[in-house]
Amino acid sequence: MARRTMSLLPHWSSRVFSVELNGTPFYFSTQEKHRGEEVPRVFRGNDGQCYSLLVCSSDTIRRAKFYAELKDKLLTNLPPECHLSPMCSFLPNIKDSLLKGYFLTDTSESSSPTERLLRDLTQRDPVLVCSYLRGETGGVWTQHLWSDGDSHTMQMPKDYYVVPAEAPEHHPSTLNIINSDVFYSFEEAYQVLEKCGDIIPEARAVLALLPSREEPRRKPDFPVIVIEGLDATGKTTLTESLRDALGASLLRSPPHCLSPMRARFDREPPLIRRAFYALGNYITAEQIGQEGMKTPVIVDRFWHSTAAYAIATAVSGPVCNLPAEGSEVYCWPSDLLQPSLVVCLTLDPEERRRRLRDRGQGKTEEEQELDHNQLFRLKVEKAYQRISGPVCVTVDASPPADQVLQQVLLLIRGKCHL
Ligand SMILES: Nc1ncnc2c1ncn2[C@@H]1O[C@H](COP(=O)(O)OP(=O)(O)OP(=O)(O)O)[C@@H](O)[C@H]1O
Ligand SMILES: Nc1ccn([C@@H]2O[C@H](COP(=O)(O)O)[C@@H](O)[C@H]2O)c(=O)n1
Repeated sequence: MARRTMSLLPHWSSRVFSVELNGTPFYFSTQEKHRGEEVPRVFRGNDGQCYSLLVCSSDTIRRAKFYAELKDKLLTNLPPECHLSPMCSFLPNIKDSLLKGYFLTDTSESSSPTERLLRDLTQRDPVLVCSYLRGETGGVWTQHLWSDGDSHTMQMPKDYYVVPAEAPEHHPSTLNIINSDVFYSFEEAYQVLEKCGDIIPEARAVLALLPSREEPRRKPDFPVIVIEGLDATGKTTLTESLRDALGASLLRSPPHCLSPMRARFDREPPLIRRAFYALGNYITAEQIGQEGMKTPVIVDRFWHSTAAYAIATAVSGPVCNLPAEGSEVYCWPSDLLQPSLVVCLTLDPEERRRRLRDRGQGKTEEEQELDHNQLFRLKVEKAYQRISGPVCVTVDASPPADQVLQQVLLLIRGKCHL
């Protein structure tokens, strides 16, 4: 812990902290010398004791696992007078600098039980704790970074004063997307599952199914058409009709061979879950390579789904927080087969809900989120549009199924010379 703390110290005063209250972020930073400015709202009119907890470990798997567990741990063990808000700390616009955690206010009579719990956490777990003290004149707050589990004998060289900070140009939740939420090569995703082998037996099973990377892949002789879109936009209906109409092979990502492991990875934190789906695309690509030598290939979901859902989940807040068009976050992995055409089905939200209701199937957590969270849906669609690489054409999927089929067949014949 001490080493972890020390490695952060050189950058400590450059770090910005963001606390989310009712979905709105408040930014503050710390300075060695107080400038006498008004403190951010999180510190105003609040008589409770405040703490920040930031998950911090150079072991990315441990960090991801612990962050996922931390909220439950806190909610189970903290006194009921404690309130948790999501928070993070980052170096403005610096990639990979994001630390995620929680801001805690404790209004209970005695802060001892909370401090005992936090002290235990700093001793056992990869977490940095800061406490905040109000100055005697009221408006001024100082931040104290705890040293190894001891809240009272802090080894910080100086007091750090809390001062308001400007919102950064790039939303903090975008800083760690690369290789935490989206993987841009086989190797990067592979390494994540390889490190999980000891704690997740299914990771080994996935690794055993992966294609070898030694031989260079030949481009398929026949066109490869990927059908994308949110759930219930009609991908299954359309892909099956296209298969029949074109005498094509129909594949999907994740491929069928990963079905037995999928539920397990859906329960894992984003780092591990997204690496699983990323690797699924490489298995599907291998299958495309084989089938595409014999017939046209239709693929139900591929890289667009992996990247767009991951980006939309990682980026909190409104659509404008997404990385701008042209960002490297939307790049196609250089080692992944590019389809000849991607067709992205869109549907009016009301019609999509009607189709979901009519289908009456159980929904995954993420699908329920899509249903309830219009913002998330908009972010997935926007990310879909921004992904670069193969030609991607958006098609309105609200007409009857046979009309959608005819429209997509026209597109395919025009773009793929079939
Ligand atoms: N063009 C259409 N008009 C009306 N209903 C449609 C149309 N296309 C599909 N449906 C119906 O909408 C429902 C969802 O379609 P489908 O299962 O093909 O979507 P999907 O995109 O594959 O969904 P998911 O990604 O969740 O598997 C089904 O009940 C299907 O019969
Ligand atoms: N290539 C893919 C395919 C899917 N996902 C993730 O799965 C969910 C949607 O899949 P459905 O089978 O329910 O349509 C969605 O949560 C995606 O995150 C993916 O990442 N990559």
